[in-house]
Amino acid sequence: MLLQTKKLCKQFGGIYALKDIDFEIMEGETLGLVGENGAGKSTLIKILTGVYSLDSGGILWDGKAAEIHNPCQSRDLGINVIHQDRNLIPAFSGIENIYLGLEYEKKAGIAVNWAKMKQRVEEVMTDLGVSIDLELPAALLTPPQKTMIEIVRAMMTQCKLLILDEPTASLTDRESEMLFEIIGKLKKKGTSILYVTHRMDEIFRLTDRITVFKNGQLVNTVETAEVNKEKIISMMTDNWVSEKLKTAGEFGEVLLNVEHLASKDNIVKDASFTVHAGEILGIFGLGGSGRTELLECVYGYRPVAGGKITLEGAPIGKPSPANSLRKGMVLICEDRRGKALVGSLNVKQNIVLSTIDRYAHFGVVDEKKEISDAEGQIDKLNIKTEGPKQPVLQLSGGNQQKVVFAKALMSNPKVLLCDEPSQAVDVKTRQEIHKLLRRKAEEGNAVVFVSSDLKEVLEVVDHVLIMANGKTREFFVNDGLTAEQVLAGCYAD
Ligand SMILES: Nc1ncnc2c1ncn2[C@@H]1O[C@H](COP(=O)(O)OP(=O)(O)OP(=O)(O)O)[C@@H](O)[C@H]1O
Repeated sequence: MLLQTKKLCKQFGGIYALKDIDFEIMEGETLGLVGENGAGKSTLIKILTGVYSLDSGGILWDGKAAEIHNPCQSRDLGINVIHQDRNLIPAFSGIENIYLGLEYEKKAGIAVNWAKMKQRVEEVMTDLGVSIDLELPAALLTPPQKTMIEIVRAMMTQCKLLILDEPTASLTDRESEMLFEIIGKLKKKGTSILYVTHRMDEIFRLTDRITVFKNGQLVNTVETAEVNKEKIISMMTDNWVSEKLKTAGEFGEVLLNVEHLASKDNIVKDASFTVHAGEILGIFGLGGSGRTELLECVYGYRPVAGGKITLEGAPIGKPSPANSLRKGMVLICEDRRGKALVGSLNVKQNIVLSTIDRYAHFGVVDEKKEISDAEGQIDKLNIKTEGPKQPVLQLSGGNQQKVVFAKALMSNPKVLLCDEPSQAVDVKTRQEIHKLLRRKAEEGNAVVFVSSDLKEVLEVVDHVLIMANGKTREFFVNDGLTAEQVLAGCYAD
């Protein structure tokens, strides 16, 4: 046994985030950890990596009692983690990021020996079969390259347990495959892996055993080969029934029309599409295709160089977020921490952020109304929180994502631009989000849906528009459409 916890407990504000957890991970095994949003998975990871201290209980490492009071102690044991929200310093190069927290190699005891450091990193990269330009700042790396940098960083020291927390959240299928190959290599080397995700397919593909958390408690640990997806979901969730969404047949007037849009940075080169009332349009492309950037241009985050956007028949001159919001278009964006939430504010303040002028009368904010509206959204979206005044960053990742959604819904948008709206949310919430988007469409609104998960796109949308290399391409009606057809469209020249 590599790691064992005994009756581990952690409370926040008197509420158990983890209660009496007896958790185990064997040497060389890949263990999946699953549970609904807020079940306690990240809290366990934070305790194992020395970010949080435990309230009671103990940890055994290699059979001996271990003290983990800070991240260094955890790393010294051989525990490394790759987080959902990748932890790289954007302005630092690959090599600087990899050496974060490690001692720099020195020349003659004083000058930094960059050549030797690079050589060490390259040895690890060769071993893992990855290749990345180490001189580039992290800000310019793609999501999978950032993940690779983190894995290389983990492997620079002796890593006995690698924890991967939602590692494929913003990776395309192809990029995920690259990651799975690396996981396979690590497994062969005997590294234990704790794999945390809401994506059931990955859990079943990669793991030897699965541990299920529910409401801060460990429900069970089972052999992956002996269970199926339904069984696992029923252990995690009360009364969950998988429902197939119906796509719409008929659409109303054009709500959003985009013609030959190009971004100033030339990532979006030539994009055109139309969305009608009642329609969910999926835009699918491989990593780097420009799908996120396209939504950002339409919404007004990213400067445009040319093209035309028409919303409900009226041209939008220069797109800006304020203008889009005023005219009934919202963006639910991929970058939860960076763009969608204000970390220093509480749940309520975030929910009402873009509709704040509704609550101000002659300079006085009607806080009661703010709270009751925020509570309405908390209820509707089943956001797990102590209440509207809880700091938003104290919520679990999936519940933060629901706050992003709540904020968008507050403005009663006619057009919803959604970029990875269900990332990091659990199976049940994911279905709720899909149903909600369909309901919004049925009420006469238009939805643009971007996800790196092609299966999800095919489950949700009426039409699929392919995007590659900054340009929109083939358009498909989602009627018997297969993943192969869509992918063929992505790779075609
Ligand atoms: N610093 C904190 N202060 C207060 N409450 C917290 C804090 N960190 C976590 N919690 C609470 O502990 C509970 C468990 O959260 P945790 O982040 O561990 O869930 P999770 O299983 O990782 O969820 P997700 O799948 O959404 O990431 C949640 O109710 C969360 O709000």
